[in-house]
Amino acid sequence: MFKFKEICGTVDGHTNWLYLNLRYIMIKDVKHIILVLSGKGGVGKSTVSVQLSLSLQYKGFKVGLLDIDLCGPSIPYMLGVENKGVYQTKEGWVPVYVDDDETLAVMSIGFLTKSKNDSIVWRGPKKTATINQFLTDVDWKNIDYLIIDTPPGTSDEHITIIEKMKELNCDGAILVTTPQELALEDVRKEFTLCQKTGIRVLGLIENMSGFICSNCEECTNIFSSDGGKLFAELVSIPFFGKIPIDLKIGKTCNKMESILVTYPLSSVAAVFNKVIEFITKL
Ligand SMILES: Nc1ncnc2c1ncn2[C@@H]1O[C@H](COP(=O)(O)OP(=O)(O)OP(=O)(O)O)[C@@H](O)[C@H]1O
Ligand code: SF4
Repeated sequence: MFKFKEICGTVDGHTNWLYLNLRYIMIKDVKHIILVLSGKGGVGKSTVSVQLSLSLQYKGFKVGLLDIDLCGPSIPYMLGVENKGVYQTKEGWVPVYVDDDETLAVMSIGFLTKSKNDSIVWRGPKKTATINQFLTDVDWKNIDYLIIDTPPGTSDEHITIIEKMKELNCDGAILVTTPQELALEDVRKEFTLCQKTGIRVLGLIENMSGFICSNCEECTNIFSSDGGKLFAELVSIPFFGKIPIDLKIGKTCNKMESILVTYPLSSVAAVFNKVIEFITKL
């Protein structure tokens, strides 16, 4: 169905640990690894991952963006690079660069499926092996930050990536939630998972917090507000701020532009500035 067999040739469901440990050296060269997590789907994890990557790139860092959402890879589409492909050299898989200067590299299962309509119907062990390969076989070169966009929930493969992150000295995780109670219930589970597995929670972003009218810039709280902020206070983690539903955000991602460039004075830019200020001090 797709080219993935080629990279499964060396490591399949029965993991070759010696091989993996050797290849981990490649990702160990990455200076900082940051996970983006949410308990619930559709709350804006990929949007935050893309904007964080673009904003770090704008600040002069070399960035890698790894999309390990195998069943719903949205990063290639969001960045408008879904028609590009990755290829293999003796150094490993060469990710897709979104710019000529090669300062933002992207890897996603979406680059390995023939059509964006192809669905991945795999059981847990195959997903785990694939995620391991993403962590070992991509030649990120000398990037400063690797941002990892994860699937929602606390499934088997989710636990695998978090455990691997511990081995790789990941800096920690940014939690994304919407303000409603249901999403907060799920982010609470994610927070507990991080605590149990020893992953540092760097802070929380409350996304889709109110709606910004494109005519008058008025922000209306359609649902509840401040749920994420209150949760962050309750569990004593940094609160990076609230991002409203704003059509400008999707458009900015599509144009591969950081919100720091397009709308530097917006409340959304303030959130990403705060995140960057925090993570660059780690
Ligand atoms: N603050 C926002 N304002 C406007 N649109 C947004 C905002 N956040 C996310 N979206 C849009 O909502 C949709 C879902 O967002 P996104 O894909 O980032 O969520 P996700 O948590 O990664 O989803 P999944 O669980 O499927 O991976 C996308 O179309 C995205 O453009
Ligand atoms: S003022 Fe109210 S009705 Fe008018 S454009 Fe803004 S949100 Fe819409």
